[in-house]
Amino acid sequence: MELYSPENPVFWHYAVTALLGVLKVMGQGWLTVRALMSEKAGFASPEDLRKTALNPDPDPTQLDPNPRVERSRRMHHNDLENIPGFWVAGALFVLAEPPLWAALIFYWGFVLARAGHFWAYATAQIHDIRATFYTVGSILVIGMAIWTLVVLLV
Ligand SMILES: N[C@@H](CCC(=O)N[C@@H](CS)C(=O)NCC(=O)O)C(=O)O
Repeated sequence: MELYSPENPVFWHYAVTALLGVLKVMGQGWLTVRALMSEKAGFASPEDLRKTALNPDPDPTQLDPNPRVERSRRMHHNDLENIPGFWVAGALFVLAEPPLWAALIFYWGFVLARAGHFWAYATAQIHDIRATFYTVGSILVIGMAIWTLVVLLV
């Protein structure tokens, strides 16, 4: 069986969870756009104050930071610090030919951890809750990287 084929259940689960990560990263950008459009504030660049169909009534205060927009940007930034590592480590983990149960824990555990991180950040839960979800996701990515390195090097 080809390792990188949908017939390999490990790769199948990687593909599905990696694509969920793509949707999360892309979707978070759109959540920022939605916040910008509904708040009409938090714009990033001076040219965003030019009068256009999307901003018919520009106002200099629109360049002031807006808490909702900034939160969405921080969430997007955090995704970009974590999800690309999952894409790379998760894809190479297939080479380690892990048992399916392990792949399920690493792949779906990461998805659940990032979903929890999204919920905790979006609803302004206390720091330690958000940090717990972050830590679980991060450890799973680090775990896949170490597991794969050991298989490749030892
Ligand atoms: N760049 C992150 C690195 C550490 C991290 O990702 N921490 C998690 C748990 S506290 C987090 O949600 N950080 C908030 C953020 O990145 O906006 C930071 O400065 O906080």
